[in-house]
Amino acid sequence: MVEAIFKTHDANFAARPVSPFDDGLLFGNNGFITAPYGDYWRFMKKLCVTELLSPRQIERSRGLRHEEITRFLRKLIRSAAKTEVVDVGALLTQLTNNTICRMVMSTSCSEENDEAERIKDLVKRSFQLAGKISLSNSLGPLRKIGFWLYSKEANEVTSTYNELLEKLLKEHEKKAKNNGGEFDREDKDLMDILLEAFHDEKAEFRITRGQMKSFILDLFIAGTSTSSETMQWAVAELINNPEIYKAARDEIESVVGTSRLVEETDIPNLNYVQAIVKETLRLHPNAAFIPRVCHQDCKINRFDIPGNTPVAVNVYAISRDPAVWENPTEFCPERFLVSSSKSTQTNKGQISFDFIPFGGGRRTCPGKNLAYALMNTTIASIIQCIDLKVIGEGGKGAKIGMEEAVSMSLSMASPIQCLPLVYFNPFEA
Ligand code: HEM
Repeated sequence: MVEAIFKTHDANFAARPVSPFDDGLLFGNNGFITAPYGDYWRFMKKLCVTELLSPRQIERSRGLRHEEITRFLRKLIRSAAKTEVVDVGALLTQLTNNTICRMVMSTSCSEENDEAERIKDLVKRSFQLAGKISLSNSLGPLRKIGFWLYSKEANEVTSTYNELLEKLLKEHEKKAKNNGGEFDREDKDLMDILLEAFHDEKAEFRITRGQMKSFILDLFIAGTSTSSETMQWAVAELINNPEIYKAARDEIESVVGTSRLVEETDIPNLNYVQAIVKETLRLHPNAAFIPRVCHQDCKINRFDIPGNTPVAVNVYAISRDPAVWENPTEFCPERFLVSSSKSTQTNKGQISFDFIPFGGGRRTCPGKNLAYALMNTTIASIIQCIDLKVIGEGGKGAKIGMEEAVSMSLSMASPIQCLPLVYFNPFEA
């Protein structure tokens, strides 16, 4: 069925349900994620693939990811020295927020940076609001109550976000003006690329300022908690499966040695680390359901699907289907190793849409390569440098609770509270 939706009938299922939000509000139909399948979406998709999230831009930003991972590790090492318990999830959230913030507008979310911190809070508030409004939208005739309850807050968040983004856009425009009107510097960020398209009179589609601001919000929504929540699941699985932790550490030591920190460029040689991240995405897909809409009447298998029917692809169920995956609820990275006897599952997964944490078809996630780059390197760095001891009842060998939270994405119900212990300090040399 999913192959029919993502491949055979891809163009017919390339739209998403219309957003219940007013276009002027955050999460209205100005955004890219919710955009109808039309000229605006096509233009932005091309910009994502060729510029914004292209291999070249990912390569350009490799240094800043390295700096953010280093900053994250130093925090863990400092806490270890003070025998201080840390909330690993909170640190991973900071890491992804900083990384995306810096990639988008060359500034990071930290206590010292008020603007980036305010944006981060606005994104969080708007995400919570979106959840509440979506819920009230499902109340049928009572849906107006939701809008009445939340519209004041939604307007307030939107106008503060607009003001702040406008200021940052103007600063970027001023910087380009001082540079002879050129946005095309070697260190250009995603905001520069968007502004370049905005000012390009010959562009095949003229994006508006509102669309630019919504797109930036989309990058935060789609790019931060997705990666950070997936990494939290990976860390929890690693703590609960010490033999996998050790096998991955052995792999890193044999590839990287024991005198330097693992780098993003090592990842192609770290098959087991990559398999850990893939297995995490299989067992804990952050987007458990993918919403699409069928545009025109069509027939799939024996089902007649009328045009305008909303469809939810159940990624969670596909990833745990016992007809496809052996011992589906078991965390087993080996199934993603090409040399393993279970490798047929991986190959089968790629061809027959059994492994779809990033969706599929033309509406597939454009941030997939960036997400893998950040997640693989961060997880490898933790494995290489840090042991995490679970705090709480159970003493030595205590496990992390794996309950899922009730939320819009598949996140963990409880924080990962751990005492970090340094195994290898790469900054000591
Ligand atoms: C673990 C990390 C991530 C996961 C699991 C994930 C998953 C997904 C999924 C399932 C979709 C819907 C695809 C479909 O309809 O077929 C999606 C869309 C999207 N993702 Fe990601 N994503 C992740 C990271 C990122 C990152 C890092 C970015 C960019 C910074 C990003 C940007 C987007 C955008 C812009 C869309 C909308 C695409 C469209 O509607 O055409 N994602 N993502």
